Amino acid sequence: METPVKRVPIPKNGVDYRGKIVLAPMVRSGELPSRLVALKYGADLVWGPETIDRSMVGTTRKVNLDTSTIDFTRLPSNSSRPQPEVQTESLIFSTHPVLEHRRLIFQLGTASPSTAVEAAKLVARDVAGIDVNAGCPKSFSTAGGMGAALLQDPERLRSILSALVRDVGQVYEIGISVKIRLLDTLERTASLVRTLCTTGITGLTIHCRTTPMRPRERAIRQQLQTVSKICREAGVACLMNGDVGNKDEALQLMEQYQVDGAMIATAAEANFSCFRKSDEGGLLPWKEVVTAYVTTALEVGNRWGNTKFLLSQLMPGKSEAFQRVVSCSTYQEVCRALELSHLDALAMSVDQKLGNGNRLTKAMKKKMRRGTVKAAATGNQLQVPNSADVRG
Ligand SMILES: Cc1cc2nc3c(=O)[nH]c(=O)nc-3n(C[C@H](O)[C@H](O)[C@H](O)COP(=O)(O)O)c2cc1C
Repeated sequence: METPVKRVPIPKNGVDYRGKIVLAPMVRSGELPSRLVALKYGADLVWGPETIDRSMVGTTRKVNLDTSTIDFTRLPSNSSRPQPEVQTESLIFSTHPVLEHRRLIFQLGTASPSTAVEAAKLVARDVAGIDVNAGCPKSFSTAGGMGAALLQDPERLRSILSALVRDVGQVYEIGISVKIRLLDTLERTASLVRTLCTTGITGLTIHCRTTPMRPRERAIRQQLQTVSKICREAGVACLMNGDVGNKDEALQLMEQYQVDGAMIATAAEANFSCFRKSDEGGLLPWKEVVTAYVTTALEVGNRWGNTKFLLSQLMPGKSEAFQRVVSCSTYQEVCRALELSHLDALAMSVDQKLGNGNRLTKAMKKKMRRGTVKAAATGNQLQVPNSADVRG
């Protein structure tokens, strides 16, 4: 029998998660240009990367007229180490108010209701929703009581969500949601979901893996229908996540498991055009996606290190073009390597503004340590051995 449809009212400035296929929150891979390209290819909503509440508190909101973005920046926090005389501000979060309007969900890493509220209030006017990360298994998150640690402390998670609903969701009329993982039994997952659905949230994403599961292990979907049914009875939209490869598959899985929406991470990180349905042309060749990505990254003045990391995700490691890109240390060099001469002038001005030079990105350093990319004899130039697939 069909579960009766009840709906938590959608806040005036929020969004209805039903029927949506969305870009997952991804640290590094979900920065502004990634989100804009995902939207361009048809993502209905985009989640920002997890931002820790304490790093958000103390930021200043600035309108950046060069890039038409709203930037939240701060000076590095006080540390016992001596600080340089001239300190540069760090960019903590950035949004494009026109292109992301009513389609951006800001994800918080938090373990405290009051700090979560303080951080969320800073961005509340610029986003359509605030999501709480209750699934990150990494020790930097769980050690502070955040991420997956919240799954073991439902009372704390409940109080965080209730505080956000009352002090942010209702005040700014935006949605509050949560992203969780499966617990080890259906009973425990169901009990947690029931508790969370009493807080006034409008959406819940279930990542269909348990906390100890590695990303390469197949997602398990046996608990999905129960979770979705509990959400539906409470009027909360339920999004599924885990091994959803593209929009066609998302639509089929939503039907099969009776969930309201689907969230895509790894497949999007590899090719943002996974949000195109097959009758819209489906997946595009990497060159087209990379061109769109570089263009967008330049338009919003994205940090070079982040752009270079994304290129290593979006390009096939064996391609000749990637081997040329690996040795680039500026946008101008990348435009040359990818034969994007129409972007030369823009690349030059962005390089100048960002002070891009001959630096190694963290991703390249990691690959060097793994031995898949070897440093050439001269300076920071990198060479990829011909046979190596640097995507691992
Ligand atoms: C590079 C990367 C960064 C991620 N960062 C976050 C994050 O900031 N917050 C979060 O809730 N999940 C994060 N995740 C988990 C994804 O949102 C998603 O739950 C997971 O990858 C499963 O989806 P998939 O099977 O489509 O990859 C990240 C995943 C990847 C691959």
